Amino acid sequence: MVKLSKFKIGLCQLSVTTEKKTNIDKACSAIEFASKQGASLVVLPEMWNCPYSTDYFEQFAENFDDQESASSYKMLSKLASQEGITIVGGSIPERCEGQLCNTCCVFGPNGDLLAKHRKIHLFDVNIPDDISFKESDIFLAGSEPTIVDTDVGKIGIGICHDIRFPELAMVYQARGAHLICYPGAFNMSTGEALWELEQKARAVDNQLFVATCSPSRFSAGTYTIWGHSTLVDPFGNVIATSEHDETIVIAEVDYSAIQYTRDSFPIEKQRRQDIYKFIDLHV
Ligand SMILES: NC(=O)CCC(=O)C(=O)O
Repeated sequence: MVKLSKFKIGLCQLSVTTEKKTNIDKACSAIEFASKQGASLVVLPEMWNCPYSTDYFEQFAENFDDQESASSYKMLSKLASQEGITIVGGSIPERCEGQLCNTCCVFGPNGDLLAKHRKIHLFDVNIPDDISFKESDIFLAGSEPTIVDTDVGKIGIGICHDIRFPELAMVYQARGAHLICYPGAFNMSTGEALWELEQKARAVDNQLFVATCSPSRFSAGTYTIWGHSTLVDPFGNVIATSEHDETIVIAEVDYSAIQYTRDSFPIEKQRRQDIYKFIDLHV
């Protein structure tokens, strides 16, 4: 049940190091800072406890059932309850039954785990003489959409490359999402052309808010990160954004913009399911 329909969100664009403890301490301070600025919802980046690099995922992974060793997970739970806020905990490498997943944990204000999203669309790319990255060499893909009921609304979760798939966002819209959070680490080859465009597209097509949170450019590893953590409203306006340096974006989310946009442009009512539902996209 939504307790707050107007609230502040904090997007913590962190610079990630090769020291896990340093990364956890930085995230902890950033969450406390955002909360002190009045944020009721704080979002962390994709891979905030670990460099976004296939060489590091295994070494930094946590088994969430082993509470003693899951130091990143424990910190998020503790901070959510200490500050009385909702945390969309970016993503960290999760060790699950002998495999690794790229996983986002969402915690509520009493520190309980509300949901766990395993990245569904793994990022495999090979642009000759440019960028090559293969998440599927390391990670097992998730198989479930994740929508979670929080004090700050119904939130759909996607991780980075998940944003490229409009179908996932449509599922969240159909299930009543107010906001989709995409922790993400776009790169220099696709970031400038696509990062903001994808966010605006998901927001406008579904008439809801989209929030993204990235690591900063100067994070460890060979993959160079685009940055630009952003909040977009249901009309496609960029409410707040950042450049590529380490920073914390604080912005206001006002869910009345959802109804206003849907009343003004009732595209849901205009949708011609009678036409598209019989179309086989493969013929
Ligand atoms: N970490 C990712 O999933 C990167 C996705 C990306 O850059 C893209 O172009 O898609």
